[in-house]
Amino acid sequence: MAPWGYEKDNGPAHWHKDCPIANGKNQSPIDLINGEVKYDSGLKPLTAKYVPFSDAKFLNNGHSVQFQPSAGNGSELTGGPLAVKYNFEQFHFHWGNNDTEGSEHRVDGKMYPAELHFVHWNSTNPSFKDAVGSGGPNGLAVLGFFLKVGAENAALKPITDLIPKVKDAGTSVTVPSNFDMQAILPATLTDYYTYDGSLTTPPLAECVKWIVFKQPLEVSAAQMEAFRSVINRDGKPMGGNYRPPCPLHDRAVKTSFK
Ligand SMILES: COc1cccc(N2C=Cc3cc(S(N)(=O)=O)sc3S2(=O)=O)c1
Ligand SMILES: [Zn+2]
Repeated sequence: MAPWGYEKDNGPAHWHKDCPIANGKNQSPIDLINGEVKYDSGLKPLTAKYVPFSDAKFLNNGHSVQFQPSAGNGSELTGGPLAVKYNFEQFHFHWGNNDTEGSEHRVDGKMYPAELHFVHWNSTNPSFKDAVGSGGPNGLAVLGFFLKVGAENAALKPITDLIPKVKDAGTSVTVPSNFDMQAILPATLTDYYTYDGSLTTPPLAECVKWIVFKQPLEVSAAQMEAFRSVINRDGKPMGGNYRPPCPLHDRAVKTSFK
């Protein structure tokens, strides 16, 4: 099979051939249907402590654009549905070629124009890769934020300003050390959906505690256009790099809000 992608000949409908777990019972993303979620008063806010990065890269890996600090920078996530501390690994985006599509998760069938994923790994593992392979839904914790078009996002501007420098697949740039990742997050990480799921791209491992925030972040139309200028390995616009929703099967989606 050609390397996986989002085109007709290598997109989500083909992924099961190399990754049979694609047809598993704990796959992501899902459609978050408000009439079927269950409020859990035990779900407290999350706490993300993101410390400045000495050397971090922003890269185009052919299927997304991704911020990746050098290993072990000390940024961590705790609280919410998490029983232990998780270490920050990377963040990346999924987006569409127009404002009616682009997010991976949906809310009552609605897609947002983009979705931002902050990937963290369970610190009881020796490494990130061990966490991915640790089996069960507690290896990774991924924070999902919907993006909608509105005011310019000043916290994301240092990142969206770098996009023209990673237009082509396989390119990367160094991120200025004064980039403040904490500023991207809302002041309080309170209202979210959470469920047990998977990576939304190959290897599709079912190792993820998903935490998807109800409140979208805003980005400007110009910032959305920057994403839409990114090119994939086939030289085509990368937009459309989102997997359609997967069956919920017998999973429960809990919310921290009524
Ligand atoms: C050995 O496992 C490895 C090694 C290196 C990278 C990855 N990954 C692959 C896909 C993938 C998809 C993610 S998403 N869209 O659900 O947030 S996060 C993520 S990853 O864990 O970075 C796995
Ligand atoms: Zn993702």
